[in-house]
Order: sequence, then structure tokens, then C-alpha cells
Amino acid sequence: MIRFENVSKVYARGARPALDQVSMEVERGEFVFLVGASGSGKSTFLRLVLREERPTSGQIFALGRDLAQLSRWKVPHLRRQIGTVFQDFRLLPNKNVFENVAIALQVIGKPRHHILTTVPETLELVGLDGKEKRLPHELSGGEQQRVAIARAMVNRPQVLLADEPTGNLDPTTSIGIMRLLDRINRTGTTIVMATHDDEIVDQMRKRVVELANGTMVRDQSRGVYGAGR
Ligand SMILES: Nc1ncnc2c1ncn2[C@@H]1O[C@H](COP(=O)(O)OP(=O)(O)OP(=O)(O)O)[C@@H](O)[C@H]1O
Repeated sequence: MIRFENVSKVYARGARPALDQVSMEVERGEFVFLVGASGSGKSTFLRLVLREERPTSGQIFALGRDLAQLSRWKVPHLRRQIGTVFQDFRLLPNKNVFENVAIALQVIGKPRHHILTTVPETLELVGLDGKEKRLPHELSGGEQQRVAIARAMVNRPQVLLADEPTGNLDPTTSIGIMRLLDRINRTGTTIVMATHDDEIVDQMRKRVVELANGTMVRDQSRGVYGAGR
């Protein structure tokens, strides 16, 4: 589903690599935690998968495509098959819940009847049915993140990339979000989640890939946040 072969990324000439010779593969249907200190390269990894950045060396394959060979006009098509969720939710403040999710379908030209059936289904999936008309500021942080997850999933992407999705949430709310992500994963969506949340990682016991200064230092199945525990 995602394969990195000796991937390095150097942002500025002379700077130390943000990623240094990383090779790893994420199989279809996996749930992978990407852990590591601030600045270890987790976000860089995710941006490379989305082709928001290009590697300085090495090869990246995502959803069966060699990203170096992908022409610029095909990049939006790639991104449509990869949902993204961030720490800061990134909702449109003046649009209600329904509209925030519908927009992901409107921008790709889906017909109105499709939007009118798919958005409520997706809101139900994330546990937000009945809250269609609320504005983001009328929702809790956990509910706002559920809207963001609904927006990421409404197009049924093959992969979901999550960058610190529980970073702004309290522990109890975070557990609810993780249950939702686990459920989404069990229905077949591959998930890669960058996180600092040790409790969540320790509870979920999924594959853990650890980066340190851009180097992959650990790849552990059913892993924990810190090595050696
Ligand atoms: N656009 C950029 N230009 C220059 N350097 C960058 C850029 N983005 C990231 N870096 C550098 O690359 C390294 C890796 O950053 P990255 O954001 O991938 O780390 P991270 O593990 O996601 O950190 P955090 O947990 O704080 O989000 C850091 O040294 C960072 O300063």
C-alpha cells in the first residue's frame, strides 16, 4: 500500500536530513503508529506519501504508483484516495457539520443525490448523527475531530493518514477517537498515525515504527510507545 525504499529528505542544503535512508512497507489493512520525538521526521513521512514533498533520494510507492513517476495532474487523484486528519481539526468555522463533510464530495463534483445519502451515512459512522446543523464552535473537541474524520472518510479512501489526531484532546475523548479509528481500520482502511500519545500506543498494541533524527530505529508488531518496556 505504501513502500519507502532508502528514502531521504533534506529540506535545506547542508541541513541534517529530516528522513535518512528510510525503508519500510505498510501493507493493505494495517494500522501503524509512527512515533518519535519532535522533529524526528513523522510529518515529513506523511507529507511524502501525499506528494506534498518529494524525496531527495530513494523511491516511494503509494497505492500501486511510483510517486516519482506520477504526473502533476494525477496528484489530486492520488490524494483523493488518501484521507487526512490533523491535530487542529481544520474545519471551516462558518459551515455546519453537514457542509464540512459534504465539501469533500462537492470539490470532486459528486452529484447532489450522492452527497445527500453519503454524508448522513458517514456522520452516523462517526457517531454524529443528529448534529448535522451544528457549527464547529458548538461542538466539543472530540466531536470536531469526528467531523474531520467523517470528512476524511466520506470519499471512502483506501488509506487514512493521521497526524497527532488526539493531540488536542483529553485522555477520555482520545480513547473514543481511537476506538473510531480502530473500527475504520477493521473495515479495511489502512491507517498510519503519527503520535506522541504513549498511553494510546500502549493500549492499542498495533505496529509501532519509531523514528529518531530521521532514521528508523524500531519496527515492532503489537508494539508499545517506548522501546524496552
Ligand atoms: N518545510 C520545512 N523546511 C525546512 N525544514 C523542515 C521543514 N519541515 C520540517 N523540517 C525539519 O525536518 C525535521 C523533521 O520535521 P518533521 O516535521 O517531519 O518532524 P515531526 O517528527 O513530525 O515533528 P513533530 O512531532 O514536532 O510534528 C525537523 O528538523 C524540521 O525542523
